[in-house]
Amino acid sequence: MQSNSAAARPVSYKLDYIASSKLPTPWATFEIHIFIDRATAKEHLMLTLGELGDGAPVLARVHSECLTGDALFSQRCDCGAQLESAMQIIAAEGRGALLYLRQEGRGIGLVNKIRAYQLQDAGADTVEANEQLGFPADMRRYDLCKPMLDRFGITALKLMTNNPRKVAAMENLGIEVAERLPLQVNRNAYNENYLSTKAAKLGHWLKERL
Ligand SMILES: Nc1nc2c(ncn2[C@@H]2O[C@H](COP(=O)(O)OP(=O)(O)OP(=O)(O)O)[C@@H](O)[C@H]2O)c(=O)[nH]1
Ligand SMILES: [Zn+2]
Repeated sequence: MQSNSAAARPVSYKLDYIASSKLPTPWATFEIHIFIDRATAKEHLMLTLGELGDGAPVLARVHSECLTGDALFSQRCDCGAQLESAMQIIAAEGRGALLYLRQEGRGIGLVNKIRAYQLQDAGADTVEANEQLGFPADMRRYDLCKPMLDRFGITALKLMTNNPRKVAAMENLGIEVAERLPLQVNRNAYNENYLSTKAAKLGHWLKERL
């Protein structure tokens, strides 16, 4: 007999693990792992270093794709510097994980992010620009992190983030956030307003001065 409680059970996120290899970087040789979300056709990545499944909290970064910042050195945001810094910090610890989630532009995609930048060039802030395009301020989801973390037996994190939503999202997934480590790098003249808006409207824990 079907019980009503089945409907209330959280649906586990379906992500297929595909393959792993070594990834030498300037700071350490990580293992890189590729997953595919067949529902969205997105390819999500994870870098790992060291033994992770022993129950001790894992130093981790949950990073959202930002092509302009991560690959093209954009100074409009802090993403590229955060990515590099997180990889360096994990390398120095000799143990950790970086989840690279393909949710560009806080989930609106690259085309709409550049449209949002165009609106920001005309005076909108990062939240207003999303809203003018008909999107919420932040469309990202983090439930896909659970199967990625589960694969390596990771149950607790030392999470590098300034974003309170990420901490709450991990805890909602049953992942303990044993520690929250700030990741404030590359505040500059170009991203000053962006970072201030994130603190004021999205609740990020950001100090005005580094
Ligand atoms: N829509 C939109 N997305 C942006 C903008 N600037 C950066 N992004 C995206 O925002 C995401 C990064 O989010 P952030 O809020 O900077 O940082 P976070 O990852 O939530 O928080 P931290 O863990 O503290 O870095 C990436 O997907 C970027 O592509 C923007 O002006 N508009
Ligand atoms: Zn960025």
